[in-house]
Amino acid sequence: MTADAAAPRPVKLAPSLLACDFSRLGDELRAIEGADWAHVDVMDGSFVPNISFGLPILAAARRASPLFMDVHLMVDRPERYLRDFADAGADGLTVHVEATPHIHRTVQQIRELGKRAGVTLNPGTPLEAVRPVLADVDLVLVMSVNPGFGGQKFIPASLERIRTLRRWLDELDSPAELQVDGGVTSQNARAMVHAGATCLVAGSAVYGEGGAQAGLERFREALK
Ligand SMILES: O=C(CO)[C@@H](O)[C@H](O)COP(=O)(O)O
Repeated sequence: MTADAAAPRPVKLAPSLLACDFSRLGDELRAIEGADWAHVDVMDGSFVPNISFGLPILAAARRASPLFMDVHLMVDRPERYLRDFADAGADGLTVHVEATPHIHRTVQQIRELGKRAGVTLNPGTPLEAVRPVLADVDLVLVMSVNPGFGGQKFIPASLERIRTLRRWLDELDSPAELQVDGGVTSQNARAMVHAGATCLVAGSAVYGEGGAQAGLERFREALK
């Protein structure tokens, strides 16, 4: 059976804090308490050409909200910081396969810290790069824009990448989340779910027009 024809899986929504108003972080977190996870984008200005925020903001978000903190490390050599992010309140840590020569060890280290381990890759990186660790992760993230900035357009070829990863995860009988991040909107969300995604990250489409509660409601309607 193809992923498109398979029984629907429960879908998690993970609003990306990158698009929120940082001067009102607590309120912006409360506004998404009906979501499943909060997505926390950490950018180092080296692995990606932008700097977002780091440990103190994650720690503040942790104090302000009981939501699962899904931390995406767009950081060179992320293994240097895993313990710090775990201590600051991460529940899940996702690392880029391009950012470390030791992806398998890095995934193991995340699990040894008692956190959910995720792996991701840029849109230009062949999917085969993550295949050796698929059986060892709790989450695979398909970047559907080049990481570094919010508000970009979804790259259409990402749909085929979701389908392929869905097939590979199913072949392993893996319960790992298949997450998509970048240009996700209430208009294109269904296509991703039909391709096999189980977790959608959205920044501007949640925190944009009408505020986060209205944004979440648009996704709920679209995924009914
Ligand atoms: O990791 C990233 C960007 O690098 C994303 O999480 C963006 O924050 C998603 O933003 P939108 O495309 O939904 O505005």
